[in-house]
Amino acid sequence: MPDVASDVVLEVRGLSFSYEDVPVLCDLSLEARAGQLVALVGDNGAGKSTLMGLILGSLRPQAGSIRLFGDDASAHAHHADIAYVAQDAVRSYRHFPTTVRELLGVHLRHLKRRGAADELLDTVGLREHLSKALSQLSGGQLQRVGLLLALVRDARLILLDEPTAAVDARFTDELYRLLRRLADEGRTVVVITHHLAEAAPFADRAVRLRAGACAEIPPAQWKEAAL
Ligand SMILES: Nc1ncnc2c1ncn2[C@@H]1O[C@H](COP(=O)(O)OP(=O)(O)OP(=O)(O)O)[C@@H](O)[C@H]1O
Repeated sequence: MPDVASDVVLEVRGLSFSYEDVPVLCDLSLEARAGQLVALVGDNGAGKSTLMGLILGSLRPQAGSIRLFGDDASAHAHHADIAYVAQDAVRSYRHFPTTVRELLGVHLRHLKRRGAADELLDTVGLREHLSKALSQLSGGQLQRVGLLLALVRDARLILLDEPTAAVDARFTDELYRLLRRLADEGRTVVVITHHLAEAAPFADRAVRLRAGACAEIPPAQWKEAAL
């Protein structure tokens, strides 16, 4: 019989977190398994980015636990297994005097990967912009650079914080198709989004964060639940 528990890549149990005396997450539980694409939706301020910080270990839970690949997240034991696309991706270093090619080269050398980027460059639509400086790129193109740098890690768990905020409808569709493919290959994808309708055709599960609690949204309600 398959070991179902070993399939669980992300496991959050009874998680609570407050900034000083402002409670943000309260007794939150959720899990994501290998091969799943999970959409995490919630209004502004519902705690989605805070939850990402807790999963990534930059914040510590005040109660409850977060396990990644079976280990406590605070052990930082799985850096190489996790890719994270932040909300503002590489925007903060857009003024660095570097091109997309140079930036990608640094990452590939660091990861000791070769030739892995070709298909991804096409997928994220950046091949024709390789020689451009980051300062010459639009917000949406910078978002794609952030996604590219995350995907070259070839991680088993991919976390994305509003990856479609600055990109057009066509790229949004391509992005979700790619994320679906990555999940079908056995990876786990967790996407924070305000637009459940965009993610719905591709997601296995949708979870809504609201006032510190979280609830599974049944597929029949995915259309109405879109924020
Ligand atoms: N460093 C901080 N110190 C104090 N309060 C914070 C801090 N970061 C976030 N908050 C508060 O915690 C709550 C949750 O914020 P968070 O950024 O996690 O929400 P979110 O769901 O990601 O919101 P959005 O959709 O607007 O990105 C908000 O009320 C926010 O004001």
